[in-house]
Amino acid sequence: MKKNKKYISWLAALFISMFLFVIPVRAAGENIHFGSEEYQWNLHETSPIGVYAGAETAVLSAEITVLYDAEKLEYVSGGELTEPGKISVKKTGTGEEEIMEMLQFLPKISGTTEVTIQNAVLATQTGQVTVENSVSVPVNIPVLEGCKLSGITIDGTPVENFQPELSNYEIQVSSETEELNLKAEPLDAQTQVEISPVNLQAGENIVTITTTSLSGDKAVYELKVIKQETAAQPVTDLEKADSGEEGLNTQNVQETEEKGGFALTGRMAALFAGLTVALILLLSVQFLLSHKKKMRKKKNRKKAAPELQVSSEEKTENIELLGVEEELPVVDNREIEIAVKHVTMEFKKEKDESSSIKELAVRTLKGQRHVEKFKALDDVSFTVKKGEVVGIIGTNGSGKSTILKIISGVLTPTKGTVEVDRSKIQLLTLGTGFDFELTGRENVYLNGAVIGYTKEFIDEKYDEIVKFAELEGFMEEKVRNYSSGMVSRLGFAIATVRDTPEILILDEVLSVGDMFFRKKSERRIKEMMRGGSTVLIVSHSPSVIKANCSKAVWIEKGVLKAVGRAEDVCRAYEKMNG
Ligand SMILES: Nc1ncnc2c1ncn2[C@@H]1O[C@H](COP(=O)(O)OP(=O)(O)OP(=O)(O)O)[C@@H](O)[C@H]1O
Repeated sequence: MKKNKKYISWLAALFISMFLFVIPVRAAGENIHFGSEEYQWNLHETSPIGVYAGAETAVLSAEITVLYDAEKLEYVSGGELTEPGKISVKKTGTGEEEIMEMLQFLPKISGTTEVTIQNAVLATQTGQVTVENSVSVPVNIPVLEGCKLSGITIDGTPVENFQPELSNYEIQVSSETEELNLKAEPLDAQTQVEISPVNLQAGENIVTITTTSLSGDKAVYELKVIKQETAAQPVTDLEKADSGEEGLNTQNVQETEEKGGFALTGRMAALFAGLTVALILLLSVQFLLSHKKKMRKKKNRKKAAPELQVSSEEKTENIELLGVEEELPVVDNREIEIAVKHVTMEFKKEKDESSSIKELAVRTLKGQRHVEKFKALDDVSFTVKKGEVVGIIGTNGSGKSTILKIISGVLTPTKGTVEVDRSKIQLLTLGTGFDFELTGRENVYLNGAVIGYTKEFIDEKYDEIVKFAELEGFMEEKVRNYSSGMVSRLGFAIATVRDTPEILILDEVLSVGDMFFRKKSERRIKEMMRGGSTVLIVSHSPSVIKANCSKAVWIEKGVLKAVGRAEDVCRAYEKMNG
């Protein structure tokens, strides 16, 4: 009986080994990826994209093949153009297990597109490795003014939550719809609009609407039209689509899900390979040495490194929208870190503007200047609890920066109070302290000094800053040649390199730049959250608030409109401003 068991063990080991050799399984250390899960670029602005290839041991050299849509993007630099739409990146390693290259593209047409790493051939210390599973990243190029549509209708029903600058929509039509009666209205009557013909089939159909501005700029709006298989639904699901998860306006949702699925498959393959190898070892050792205890120890070595979960406590606190002035009592025993109580801020504004400095001087001397007061904030109250990440949203000039300045002590309110320990606060604003005529390196020192770092501190942290911003190879270039995303990344890297503050206040720091930077900074913010920081984020962008915050405060024209779960507040904000 004992002998039979050993036989079975051997056979199992043999079978699994054959399986492993016959079916290629991607090992955990071999991978290709982009620096970000999504990129946002601007038309006619050269934009960078980080391409990576890694192995389990040091990479001696790599050849990475990258594909892109030559209709929408123009290749600028970073590799070798083998044919339109295909780039070969050849790079020698630096002793690291990963190789990175920055490619630069110039978007030619607004809309969405994607860049793909087709494969990578890596020379490593242990031999040649080919990574063949391709990876794509979506790139979004907002639609420029002259190309914008004001709306799209299907059978007279407008696509809900349509935003002129966003170009990707998904809609559903019933199985009975034979023809797509689609109309697209340009914002500017002189914009030309061309709709691709569509032969509506059950399932997924892609319709493109190409717009051309007077100056010749082009944009492509893409509609994924899903025709249902069965005849159960009414003509469209448009009216239901207010959550952004179904119906017409699920922009980019599909790509994100696909990417999530891919990442999972990659990890699962690596896990499967790891488990199988461990099993072979286990069985072989059992048969040959009968060292059961030692075996068990090995088995236990198969770790399950749990991913650290960011606490996303979404308390159902005061979700009343539109007109909430006071917070309701909350079942949450975390202590209050910031209490804004009935804050009003009045500024003075010149009533009739003088047409010249001379006139202004004369009026001032004569005491004839007409100055009126206006309220930038009017009786605003809310609280932020310890460890909470709260977003402040509102349109331009609504008072967001003013409330941050009051909280951080830069301004004193006309009425009301803020209870907070200001020694714990670090306020981050970008765009200040950069000299575009200096190099990236010089700006690290300049910007660091503006924030208050010593030269010794910057010397110590310099490499960390450059690595985080992923600007290796660009630091001796003048910042004038950087894209806006690169500047943002550098600014954020400098500003957040110091130890995690207890209260971090970010003013529009996450809304600028490309998605590459955004994802990285989001990850750093999440690290801060894990470290227990209380974070306050100001942004125009609901997606930034939704991605980072559990709670949101909406201020409009100085008045508190809503306080509540980030998702609910942002939905109301989008409805109002959409
Ligand atoms: N020091 C000041 N003196 C006079 N008016 C000011 C001052 N600071 C801000 N304001 C005015 O107060 C209002 C609110 O400005 P604030 O910068 O807080 O808005 P915001 O929501 O941050 O805007 P944005 O999103 O455009 O940055 C605006 O009308 C602005 O012009």
